Amino acid sequence: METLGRVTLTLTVILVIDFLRRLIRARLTFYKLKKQELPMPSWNPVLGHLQKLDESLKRLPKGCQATELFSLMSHDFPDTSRSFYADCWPFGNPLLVINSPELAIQVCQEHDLPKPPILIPFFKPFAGDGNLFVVNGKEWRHSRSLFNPGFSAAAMLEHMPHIITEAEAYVEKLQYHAKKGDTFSLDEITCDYMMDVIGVVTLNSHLKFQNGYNALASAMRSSLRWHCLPEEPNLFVRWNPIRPIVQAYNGYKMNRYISTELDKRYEEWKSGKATDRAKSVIDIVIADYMSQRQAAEGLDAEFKHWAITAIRLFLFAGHDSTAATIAYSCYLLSKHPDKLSKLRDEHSEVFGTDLSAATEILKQHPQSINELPYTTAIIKEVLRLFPPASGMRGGLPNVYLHDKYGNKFPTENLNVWVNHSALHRNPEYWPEPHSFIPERWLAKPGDPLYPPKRGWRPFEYGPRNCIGQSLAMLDIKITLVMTARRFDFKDKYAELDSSRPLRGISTVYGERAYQITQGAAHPADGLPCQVTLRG
Ligand code: HEM
Repeated sequence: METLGRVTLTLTVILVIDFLRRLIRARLTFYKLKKQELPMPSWNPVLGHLQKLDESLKRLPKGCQATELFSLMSHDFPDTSRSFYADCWPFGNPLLVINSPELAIQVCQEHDLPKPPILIPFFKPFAGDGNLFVVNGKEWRHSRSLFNPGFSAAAMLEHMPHIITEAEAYVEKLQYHAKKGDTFSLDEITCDYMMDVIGVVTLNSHLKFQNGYNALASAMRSSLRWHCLPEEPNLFVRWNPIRPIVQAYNGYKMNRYISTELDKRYEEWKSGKATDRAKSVIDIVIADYMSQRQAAEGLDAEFKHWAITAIRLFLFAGHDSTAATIAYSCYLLSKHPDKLSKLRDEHSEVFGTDLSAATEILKQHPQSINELPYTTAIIKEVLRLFPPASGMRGGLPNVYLHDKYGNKFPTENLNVWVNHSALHRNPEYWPEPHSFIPERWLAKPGDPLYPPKRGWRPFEYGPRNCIGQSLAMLDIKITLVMTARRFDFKDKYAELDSSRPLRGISTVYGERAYQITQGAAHPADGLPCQVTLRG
């Protein structure tokens, strides 16, 4: 008993010392930054910026994404284009928050700062260790160069028929809800749909998750539900002992499923079957890999581990953000009937008024998807207002960022966060920043609406930009072409809120469909929705 007491005491002392050591390190970093009069909210040597964060939190709905918290705080820094330092330890690492295009260009393009370790625990449950998103240097370059050809715009166009097949199943699902007249989560059914698309495009595997159970897709979705951010303030969620067990089991299920699929793709490659259809990303990589090996040798364990990690990442990143953007597109169009009407007119001009003809035209002439300037403008505006992701980098010694006001920002020992949400709504760069104005994407230089250079960064720029952006844009365009003229969407937040009254603040920028973090940023409460078939 005495020994147990001593062990407990020793452990407690070690934990307390470690806590204090890390607290002092974090606060010292900010003490030095403050001495240089760098922009930051009022800072306390013990609490850092926790008090300020708490005050700002009270002005936001419960559960909304952390991005909004920092967007709110950014209003206090007009002289630095709203960029500032934030000391959130122990709920987050020291941050430099970037809200201007000039500084974002320096971070992601000019200095190409590395991905920081803080991303590793966030991505691990979805993609496992050492995935493309979090690695740097030679390891990243090697993987990215192997995957780039499979994600090229030309390769994506070849997948048009497969994407259309999945989109047809999505239309059927919407028709089912239209007939039933029920309220359903638009975000959820769109996630299932995008999971099917990414399964075909990257793994050549028909998951059919829209129609029922699939072990791989279910394990990925379960990982998302059980996920929490590394800085999750709710310690009961963060330290729930069941969580790592469920995540490990999900990881095991995903690995097993993908491993079997890889063996099938290898056998197809060997028999030459994979060559007469659009090649999935992994088909292209296997062909390249096998060109340097004897066929009989097969796929070795190291290759399989690397490929499984990558496919898991693609399944996560490829379904999640795109689904949220489709859901937000339907939502914003339903709120702006004039823009919806222009979009429908464009679709009728390009594809004719017979709705079923559009799919045939798309299959026969995939390039016709690139003849939709207004649709593209809509999507860009949706991504401006509701960017599902952002850019996170690690600062380096001797790397300083310079803004147009003459400020010089050190980056050493800091996570540098390009906050897309705040950047896209920064009034210094965007007139009417909170309004849905797709026309700004058709404006000519000199027009006040003309967008700022590199001010729109939902996919980021520079070497670490989004590898799947062509696919994402293609998915969203195809979905809009196949749904916008068939259905009317109507959000049912009012119905939800009357059945389960909300306490406190319920909107961000006046939007009830504010963004919450669920992997990427998704509409609150899954976007409850009703859909009706148009005459
Ligand atoms: C609307 C949809 C999407 C958005 C807004 C989006 C956004 C982003 C952003 C902002 C980054 C860079 C993050 C950073 O700099 O820290 C990124 C990277 C990445 N995205 Fe996407 N993404 C989308 C769809 C996709 C799709 C369809 C895929 C397909 C697999 C994908 C796969 C990836 C991967 C693998 C990376 C890491 C690239 C690297 O580090 O080399 N994303 N995405």
